[in-house]
Amino acid sequence: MANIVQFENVGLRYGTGPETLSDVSFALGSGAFYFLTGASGAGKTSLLRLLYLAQRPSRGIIRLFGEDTVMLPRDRLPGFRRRIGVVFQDFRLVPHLSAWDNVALPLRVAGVPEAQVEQPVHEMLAWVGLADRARAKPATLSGGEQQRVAIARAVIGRPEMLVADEPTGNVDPDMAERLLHLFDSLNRLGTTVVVATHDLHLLSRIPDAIMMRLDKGRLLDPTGSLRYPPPDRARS
Ligand SMILES: Nc1ncnc2c1ncn2[C@@H]1O[C@H](COP(=O)(O)OP(=O)(O)OP(=O)(O)O)[C@@H](O)[C@H]1O
Repeated sequence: MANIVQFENVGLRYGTGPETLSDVSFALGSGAFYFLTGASGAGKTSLLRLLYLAQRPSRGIIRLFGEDTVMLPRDRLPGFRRRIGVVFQDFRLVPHLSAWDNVALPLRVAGVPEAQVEQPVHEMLAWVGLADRARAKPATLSGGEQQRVAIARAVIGRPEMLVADEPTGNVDPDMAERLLHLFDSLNRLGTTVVVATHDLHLLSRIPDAIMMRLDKGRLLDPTGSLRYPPPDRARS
């Protein structure tokens, strides 16, 4: 299994504070499913922000899709980001656009002809159970509904990698299960999936997912000692 991501001794420091992430090294295999866990403040969101290139590390090397991204010129960032679907913890829906138009956004930005936008948006909204809320603006949706729009938007372009920060934090257990099933289906089609979560119940739902655990900015192995997570457990 080829690696889609490689972190080597990555450190992240905000301003002049202590390091939020220290000596983080791991590889993500293309097509695998990863859960990132850790206590509140352990650095999960920070690590994901490095992954989807919203943040540059203070030190270390980050390779994405086979290229060193740390020195990547700014004008190449959008091309990389288009290959990654992101579900933000705070959703980040465009407030003046309807649920439909938020979900359509990645396809329109990618220049997909309008005639080919309708069907996938319709299917995606139905899949997350929001077909009847298609015309609603984000402010009129509940937190869980906004989260589902954010998920539909992140996966509609069939990204090579999906990065989701607490994607089931605002939904009931049935919907959490359904959303996880959506991630699993996407993963089985070849998308590498990284889900940060506090929800330990979710972890058992994808038995062959690989666990990554952060503790105070450092990666632990499943026994609790410091180690790289195993990169070689491809899904069959
Ligand atoms: N922009 C920032 N500026 C300064 N400090 C930050 C910034 N973002 C995060 N931090 C700090 O970095 C640490 C890790 O935060 P992060 O959000 O990555 O943790 P987390 O594991 O995702 O937490 P949670 O589960 O509560 O979302 C925290 O101490 C946080 O206060």
